[in-house]
Amino acid sequence: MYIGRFIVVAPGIGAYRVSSRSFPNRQITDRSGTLTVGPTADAPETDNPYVSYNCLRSVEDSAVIGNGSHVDPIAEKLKLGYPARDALAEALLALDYEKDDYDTPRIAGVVGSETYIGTVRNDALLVRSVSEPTIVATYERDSPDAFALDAETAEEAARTVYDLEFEHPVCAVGVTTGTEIETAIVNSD
Ligand SMILES: NC(=O)c1ncn([C@@H]2O[C@H](COP(=O)(O)O)[C@@H](O)[C@H]2O)c1NC=O
Repeated sequence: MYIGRFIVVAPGIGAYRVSSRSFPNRQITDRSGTLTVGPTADAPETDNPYVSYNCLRSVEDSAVIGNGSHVDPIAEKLKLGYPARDALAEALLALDYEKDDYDTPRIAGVVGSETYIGTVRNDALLVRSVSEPTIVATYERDSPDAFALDAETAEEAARTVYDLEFEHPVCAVGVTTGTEIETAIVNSD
């Protein structure tokens, strides 16, 4: 099954995987703690605005993960002191679903002192507090739903979501929060 990009978050841990049929030549790089999805050196050029973005940003004791440019305003709102629910709802609604051929939803999660997951689709804005591992994906599994995440470290979280059976894995990040924020990246070989 192909579910596109997806997030799994639980209190203290989260992961994001890029799966892609159309733009598989991508990787994640760590730029001083901000993790960025972008093209590999051999990727064909594209003017698609949705394939390069910060997919993880840390704000004090929290981390924001997501599938597009909304990660930045969510992080900025957390920095301003917004509750996670409000930061997600405002930024997702402001940017709305992607205006591409699929009306691709924006998905995001906040892990830290509060744990939340959210998505904005062409028919819904959903933002939920999370107390057990929860997934949301761009396609098929496009509403937050319980999903086991068998991982305790950032490395395990990234590897676990990368290795899940969903089709077309490209790259993944994992994050844990607590006394400090730990992140990990898995890129295709
Ligand atoms: N965030 C991403 O990494 C990302 N990659 C691709 N998209 C969008 O989703 C469309 C479908 O991509 P795909 O066939 O790879 O699932 C692309 O044309 C693009 O508009 C993305 N946008 C949202 O998920």
